[in-house]
Amino acid sequence: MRRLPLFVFIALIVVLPLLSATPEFWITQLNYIGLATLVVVGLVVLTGVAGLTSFGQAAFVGVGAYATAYLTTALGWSPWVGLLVGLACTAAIAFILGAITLRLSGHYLPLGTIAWGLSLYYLFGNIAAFGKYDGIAGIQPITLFGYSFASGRSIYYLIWIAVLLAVWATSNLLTSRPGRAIRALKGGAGMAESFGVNTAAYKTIIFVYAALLASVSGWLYAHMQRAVSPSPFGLNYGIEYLFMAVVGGASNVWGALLGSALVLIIKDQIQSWLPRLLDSTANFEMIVFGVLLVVVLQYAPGGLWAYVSAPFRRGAATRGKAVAPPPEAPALARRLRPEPGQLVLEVDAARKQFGGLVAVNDISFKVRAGEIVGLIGPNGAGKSTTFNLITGVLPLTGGKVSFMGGRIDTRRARDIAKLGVGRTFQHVQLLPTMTVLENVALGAHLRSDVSVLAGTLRTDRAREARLLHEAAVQLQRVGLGDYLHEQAGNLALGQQRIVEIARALAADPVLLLLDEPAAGLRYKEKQALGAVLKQLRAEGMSILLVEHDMEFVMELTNHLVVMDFGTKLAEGPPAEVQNNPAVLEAYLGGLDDEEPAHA
Ligand SMILES: Nc1ncnc2c1ncn2[C@@H]1O[C@H](COP(=O)(O)OP(=O)(O)OP(=O)(O)O)[C@@H](O)[C@H]1O
Repeated sequence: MRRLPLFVFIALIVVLPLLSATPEFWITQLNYIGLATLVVVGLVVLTGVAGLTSFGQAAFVGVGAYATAYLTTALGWSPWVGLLVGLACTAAIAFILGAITLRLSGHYLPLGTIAWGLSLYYLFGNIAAFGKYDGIAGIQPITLFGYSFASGRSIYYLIWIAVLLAVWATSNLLTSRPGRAIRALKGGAGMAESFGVNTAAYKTIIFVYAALLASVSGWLYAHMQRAVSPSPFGLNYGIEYLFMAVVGGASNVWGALLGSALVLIIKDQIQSWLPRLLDSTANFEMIVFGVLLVVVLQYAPGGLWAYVSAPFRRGAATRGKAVAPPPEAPALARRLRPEPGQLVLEVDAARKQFGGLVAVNDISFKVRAGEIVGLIGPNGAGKSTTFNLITGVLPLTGGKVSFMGGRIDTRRARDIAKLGVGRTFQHVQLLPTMTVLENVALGAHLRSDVSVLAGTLRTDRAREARLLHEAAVQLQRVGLGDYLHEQAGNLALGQQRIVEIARALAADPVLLLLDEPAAGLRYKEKQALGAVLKQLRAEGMSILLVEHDMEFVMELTNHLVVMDFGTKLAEGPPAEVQNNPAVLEAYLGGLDDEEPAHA
């Protein structure tokens, strides 16, 4: 949200309860909207941004609520201790549940969240100390320095301070180094890991983060209602929170507020108007509500926040803020480079079998510092598989791969990236809704150490500025300096390939693996790309290049390795290889005896 609308919104939130004309009902409604927003902000990170669908958030609200309810009623402890214990219990439970369920993929993950959502609900209802299904009553209000937050109008401020803090912290997180890694989770673990992102750790962190926000909501709820019972923490509420996230716009924190407000207000209005319209007290409201939801999902699948925020975004673009490059910042530290000619990569009898298919058949070759090696061959020859063996995406069936003298074939993709191996992908793997600059900054993930806490508290700004500056420098280097703030998905395919090269360069690699970088480029763009690669080689970079454009390959490479059906056909300088009869046979299906070889 831009500054002015944000200030107006905060001013409204502050002033509303102070006006005696504000009906009590509005305050109650706003309290519930605030409580739901806290939960839904967590879901925005978890589901909207990272793509991990959870139906079980209501159960974490329950953990926060029951912890404080029990401690304050049975043991007479302060609600503030109840909050801390509730958060600790939630973190522990979420960590354990996350460790079990986050390994699941596809539709098994949402099913897993339903399973533990139900389990916790029944647990609350069956513990005698928690009053079974009757719950716990007589919870004391929250007090601070003698001030009691007993009335709806007073706890309102606590709730909305919590909401604004959650929105602020989450917005900070999502625009930081760890935030980019979290956003990359949706693009598939393989891409993120190849830039050093520990995807399993980030999944667990955001799972716990979302659960903690739900727990705070539960704490506030328990002290607002002064009673808890299992029903508000059941699966139907878990589903409702997810609806709120989707209706508002699951990828934006302000969408959480919009979605919560819309769902709660519409539900309430339907409940009060429908019986009058239909002249019946039968429970039709859920049907009408369901139909409305389907309509929203049909016509605004990205949520309604995009429509609400569109005028502000246009305003920012016309003021020029959205096109300025990031400010200058000290350059990031660079790794030591090998001497020209030093052995960088050694692939030694690498083998990969997929069942009975030998995709890579005992392939050996070397890449030295300051050299561009071309890996060529017809479709299905095994080039991309060889790339995946080198970068740790696929395990070898046999042979070994060494980088800078050490074996890397037993290492994970993110550890190989850390050593200085950068790559692009045959099928472009950018995050389309992130800007070009942010996509490239993700490449520099390992060159900074900003933690989730630092990102959330916004103490990372100096380090973030260095990352963004580095990303901008790399984009200018590859000729995309005019597209820094463009959404990556809006670029032409050829340009997206160049963005991938800039992203790989942002990692400060020693070895660059480029998978068909010239595919989809126009002649002039190819020439510009060739110039960039030559410049990189002159700076001592080693490049392994898979490419089908033979003119591009012949012009650029020092050495060629030719594959066919997984086997190495030939190897040597380009001029030599292009006259090799076996290579011509593989590419052209054989030559006429009369035809000169150079044809
Ligand atoms: N995960 C996989 N499971 C089974 N077979 C695979 C897998 N990945 C690749 N293959 C097979 O391995 C062979 C080599 O594929 P690869 O993608 O490495 O070839 P390529 O030389 O990169 O081809 P192209 O130029 O078309 O990209 C192909 O027959 C392909 O079908």
